[in-house]
Amino acid sequence: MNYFDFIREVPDFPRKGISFKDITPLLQNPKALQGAKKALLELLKDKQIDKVVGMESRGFFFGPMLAEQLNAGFVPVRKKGKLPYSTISENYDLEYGQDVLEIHADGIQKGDRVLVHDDVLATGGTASAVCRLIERLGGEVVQCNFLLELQFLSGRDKLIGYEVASLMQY
Ligand SMILES: O=P(O)(O)OC[C@H]1O[C@H](OP(=O)(O)OP(=O)(O)O)[C@H](O)[C@@H]1O
Ligand SMILES: Nc1ncnc2[nH]cnc12
Repeated sequence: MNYFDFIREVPDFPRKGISFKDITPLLQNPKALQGAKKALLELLKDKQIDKVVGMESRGFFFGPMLAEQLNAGFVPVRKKGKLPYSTISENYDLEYGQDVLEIHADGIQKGDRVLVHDDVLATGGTASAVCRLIERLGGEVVQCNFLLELQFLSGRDKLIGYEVASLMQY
């Protein structure tokens, strides 16, 4: 399946000069949705995983589906002030801004093998902040996987030392 057919490029969103990669056409199509889920699991090549960590908000679409398939738990990373219990936090920069991400302090146990999932790898600011959160709690990041990667923004440079995989590269 050519997943690129299901990505809509929206110019000047959310800011002038940004070409936004909209994954909602892929989510709306049952065959593309099932195919993309399967293909993301194949990127992982049967590695054993205890927790899938997905980041707000577009990491929440596939993250729980992957966790269910992997017999793993799902742990949300959210933007500041949204998680109700004790949290740890990291500041980060992304393609069009900066923010703070948080995870529940009991979301990861020491030694947990973790898959990090998000829809888009752009500058890598979001994913690298998530890896720092996981490691501060004693988890091991086994892979960071993404539906699509904007290679011209060199996100992998912020993820050196981690296994990084994506279904589509722009
Ligand atoms: O590699 P980076 O430059 O860090 O950018 C990637 C991040 O940007 C988008 O999220 P956004 O913060 O727009 O939030 P949303 O998922 O709630 O739309 C995307 O879903 C990734 O999480
Ligand atoms: N260009 C882009 N499209 C969609 N999500 C993004 N996150 C960061 N940059 C993005």
